[in-house]
Amino acid sequence: MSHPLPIYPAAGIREIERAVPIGPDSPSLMERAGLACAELARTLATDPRPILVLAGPGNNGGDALVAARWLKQWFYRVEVVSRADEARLPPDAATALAAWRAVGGSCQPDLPEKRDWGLVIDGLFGIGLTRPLDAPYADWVQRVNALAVPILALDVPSGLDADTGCSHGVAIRAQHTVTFLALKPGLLTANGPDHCGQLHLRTLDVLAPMYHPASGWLLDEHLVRGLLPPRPLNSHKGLFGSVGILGGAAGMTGAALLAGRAALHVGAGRVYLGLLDDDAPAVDPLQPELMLRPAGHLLDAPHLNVLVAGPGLGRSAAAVGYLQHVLAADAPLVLDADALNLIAASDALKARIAQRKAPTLMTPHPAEAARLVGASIGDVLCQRVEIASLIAVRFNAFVALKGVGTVCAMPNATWFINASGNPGLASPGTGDVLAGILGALLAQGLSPRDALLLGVYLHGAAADRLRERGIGPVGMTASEVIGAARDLLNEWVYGLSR
Ligand SMILES: NC(=O)C1=CN([C@@H]2O[C@H](COP(=O)(O)OP(=O)(O)OC[C@H]3O[C@@H](n4cnc5c(N)ncnc54)[C@H](O)[C@@H]3O)[C@@H](O)[C@H]2O)[C@@H](O)CC1
Ligand SMILES: [K+]
Repeated sequence: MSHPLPIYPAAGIREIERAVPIGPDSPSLMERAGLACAELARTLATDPRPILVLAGPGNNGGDALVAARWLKQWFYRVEVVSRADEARLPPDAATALAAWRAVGGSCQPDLPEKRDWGLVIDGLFGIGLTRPLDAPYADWVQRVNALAVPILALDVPSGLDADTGCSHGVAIRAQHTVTFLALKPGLLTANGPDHCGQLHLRTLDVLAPMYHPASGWLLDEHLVRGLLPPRPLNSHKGLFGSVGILGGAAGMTGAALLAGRAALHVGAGRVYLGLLDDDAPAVDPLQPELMLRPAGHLLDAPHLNVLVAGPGLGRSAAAVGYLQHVLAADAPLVLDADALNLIAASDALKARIAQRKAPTLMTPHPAEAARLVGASIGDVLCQRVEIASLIAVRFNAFVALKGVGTVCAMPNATWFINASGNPGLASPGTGDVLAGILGALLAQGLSPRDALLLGVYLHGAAADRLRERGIGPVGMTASEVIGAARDLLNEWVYGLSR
């Protein structure tokens, strides 16, 4: 398998399918896909109960019929349900049906009322689904979802859009999904992870990028291990940069403190907080290493080489004024929360970002992203890759669109989908922590692209580490994420584990 793992929308997968040469003696892609499915199915069907195979009217159904044939030949009891019009089956699927019949297999046109199956194989629809499921398919999906039986989905859980991760009405909720040739965005973001269960990639001996260039990749540990900030033995704090964080208006000082503490724990040399609240404390007693000062004095701090604006910034006129100064500074800048909201509300600020000479990172959640591009939240939720890329190109920025499967989009229109993280991150302050982590990684000299990728992955991986330890997902706190991020980064950089 080639790394990083490429991700293709359905159109790209079809290009690859068309381009792969199949020699006279090598099995078709459908034969390879069906066998891969059958091999996985036999690890999941652990008791003698029959296996139910749902086969649809296209090539996804063909894959299912090939899998059914192998399982039958391995002496499993297999029941196939298919409504496909034989005269309209695509050629490979018609061949698969003939081969299924040749081994004595049969198809029933309806889902039997009540049976005790050990496994359900969902081969109704894959990348060819273009509309909500018709009857009876919608009914079958609802009925198998309601069974207490594991479901193995082929390529894409039926009903889920392979490109967006949104469902066309009802969709299969699988325990396992085996996907072919390459990853698809819809499996990794939006509702995809909830519908896919455990994802298994089978490339079918095809090196996809040889046949079609990718513009998206999976952001996983393998990728970030190559991006770690250097830590020479001969070091001093000046090597690791100084981060200035603008935020902390009245009632929201905690947001800036969280960002500052995160920056400190992920290795920034110095961290200054410029707080808008006139009554803000002069020191953080739990983190006295942070240097607190009024917002108007932030940019006077010595050695500042990275800025973060947004945590607890608020939307006051004063906030706009400070934000204008920060945007004009010639330093890498992370924009989050109300910094993004203020920018969304002002054409002048929008234009300034696109014109900045130093790099800009933006970390919107879906509602902030919707405001930035004037879209509805619904559009953002169902077009995550497109919207993240639009923001990146429009603002010449490095963008993390947060949510399940955070999309990291670059100004050159390449993108990544993050594989780490869990619902524990849906809690207050975790966005401030991400902003602080990004500031610290930039301060340590990472390029904006590498800081974004490592920061987003590390933030999610820290939450995953906490969940493994039983801390969350329920009740996980942003402060706990900071500590776990520090532990993980030390493991990765120094090989230390606890
Ligand atoms: N073409 C190839 O070379 C390969 C295809 N593969 C499999 O083929 C799948 C793609 O096959 P297809 O392009 O045939 O697409 P699908 O099998 O996903 O579905 C397309 C069929 O479903 C119909 N359809 C779409 N939405 C419907 C709805 N809501 N209700 C009822 N019918 C609907 C279409 O009219 C068409 O007949 C992949 O996901 C993968 O599983 C694999 O075998 C690998 C190789
Ligand atoms: K499917």
